[in-house]
Amino acid sequence: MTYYLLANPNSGAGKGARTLEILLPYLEKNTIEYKLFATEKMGQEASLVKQILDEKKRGDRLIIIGGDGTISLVINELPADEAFGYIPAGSGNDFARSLKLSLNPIEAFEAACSQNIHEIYIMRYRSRGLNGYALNNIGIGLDATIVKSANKSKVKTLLNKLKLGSLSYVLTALHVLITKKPFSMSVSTDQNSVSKFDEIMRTDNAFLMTFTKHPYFGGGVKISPKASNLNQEIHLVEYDKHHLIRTFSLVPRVLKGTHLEHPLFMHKIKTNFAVVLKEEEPVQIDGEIYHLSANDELFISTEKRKIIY
Ligand SMILES: Nc1ncnc2c1ncn2[C@@H]1O[C@H](COP(=O)(O)OP(=O)(O)OP(=O)(O)O)[C@@H](O)[C@H]1O
Repeated sequence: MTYYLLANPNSGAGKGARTLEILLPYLEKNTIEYKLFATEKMGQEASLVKQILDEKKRGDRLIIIGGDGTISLVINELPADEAFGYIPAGSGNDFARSLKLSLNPIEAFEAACSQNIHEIYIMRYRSRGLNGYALNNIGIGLDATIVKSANKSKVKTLLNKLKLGSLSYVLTALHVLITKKPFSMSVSTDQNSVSKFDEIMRTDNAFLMTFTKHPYFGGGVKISPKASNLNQEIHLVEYDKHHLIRTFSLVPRVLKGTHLEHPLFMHKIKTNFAVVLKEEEPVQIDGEIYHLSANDELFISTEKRKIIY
């Protein structure tokens, strides 16, 4: 058996490269056959997946090495029945946390070599402008704007160099919390899967709106503590824009994972959703930034995938 390693050396500010520095000598020492396909720049995942699928024989195994963004981009290119292993090497590692995968490269590799194939559910999303799969969350509004602003912040580059990446994130989050404007949206669901969608939420004051397939977002925050990728349910957590002091007073509850008991948080659990916005908003899909245009209805449902651990 050959292990096809698809790795992002840049993930987790170099954790991907450090993972390879640990894993490759281990594979050599144990004469384990492998082929390494490492991305050299952003956006190479799709072409590397294609090369691997062209070359890989039955019985060979694909192992993805990287953060949440890497595994998400790779999943988008894989056929549904292609089982894969995963060695987490990101900064947030929310997907790995959701399945309690080991963050130790050798332990994660050994788990990925096992015969334990697990079925998980991921989100399928489609609209006129967006189409793909998400393993973690689809966020519209606050979280998407924070990710977008953090990515383009000049301060981030400087603070990252000083190994203060988290501080840059907190500063950006604070700035967005203060300045972000609310947006108008409506959400519906097809209760009986008969293509008849009923409206379940509408507001002109939406601030945070996150669809999630497991508890975590933003590197370990439990946005919906009871969500699980082992069932079909998608959790929607919504919070309207309120006075800043009120919003700040709820932050400790969010960090403790008890916020959903508070009446200002809307929480819906369904197997499908459709969402429409009045105006364009940034959308974060597993930490990558896209945009959802006004009136472009976004449908979200689930599909099964196979992961080995
Ligand atoms: N060699 C590379 N150099 C720079 N960027 C890369 C490279 N390879 C992939 N990318 C980009 O990195 C992003 C994915 O990074 P990833 O999310 O895995 O790491 P992370 O952000 O550190 O982890 P996490 O999301 O768990 O916090 C994608 O946008 C991808 O296209």
